[in-house]
Amino acid sequence: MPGLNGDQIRQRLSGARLYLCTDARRTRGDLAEFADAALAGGVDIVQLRDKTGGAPLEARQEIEALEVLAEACARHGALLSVNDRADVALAVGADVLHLGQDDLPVAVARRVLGDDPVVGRSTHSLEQARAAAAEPGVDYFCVGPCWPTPTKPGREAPGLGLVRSVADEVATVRPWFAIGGIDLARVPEVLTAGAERAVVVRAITEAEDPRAAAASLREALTARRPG
Ligand SMILES: Cc1ncc(COP(=O)(O)OP(=O)(O)O)c(N)n1
Ligand SMILES: Cc1nc(C(=O)O)sc1CCOP(=O)(O)O
Ligand SMILES: [Mg+2]
Repeated sequence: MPGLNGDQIRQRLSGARLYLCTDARRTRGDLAEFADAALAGGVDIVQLRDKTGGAPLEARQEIEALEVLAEACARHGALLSVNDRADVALAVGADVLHLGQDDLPVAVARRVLGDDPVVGRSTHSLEQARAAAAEPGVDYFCVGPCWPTPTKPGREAPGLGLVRSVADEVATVRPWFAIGGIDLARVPEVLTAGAERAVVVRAITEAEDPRAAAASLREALTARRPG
């Protein structure tokens, strides 16, 4: 099946509310089944991010897991995201490449990828968010961690104060997502702080029923902003 073009990817990104980062589920069940459940619940973007304990994924395992996720995303009309690696994103025809502050410069990633895939940036301060909102080649950015999280050990949390500042002070037409420690109970606070989109890991990967967890998060994110 041919992939989406840049306009189609950007259109889907702009409607996206719920972004999931998942490991390859090497030690806990079937990745395709998990991805189908999360996507059926309403996840818009799925990223493979396998950094939790043990040996890192080998290249072959990473590609295999991404191929599983690519098929699941195609079945559900969702976007496939690759973390950190422009070469891997190109190899699997990903829709999205996500880059942190210490990863590849965006201009270098664009040389590898061309214009079509969207590129996202992590930000942890107002200054970084302003830069991401203005940097050529960046399509969206993430703001966090909103709460300290074991999924990103050692990363100090700027908290919801940063989300409030970004919502109030960063002039951007680029979509942006709150990230870090977000679960269903915390979504109302995230919305009140001014975000409209969220990235989650454990709230879905550790849920007993990933479909129900994703559906509840999606519903909460699209509910009217509290207050
Ligand atoms: C969607 C999304 N947002 C943030 C991150 C974190 O990126 P980074 O700071 O580069 O940390 P690692 O995930 O690479 O450990 C992300 N991966 N995805
Ligand atoms: C991968 C990642 N990046 C962050 C950032 O702030 O850039 S926070 C984070 C982990 C989010 O995991 P959970 O939803 O389990 O708390
Ligand atoms: Mg990274």
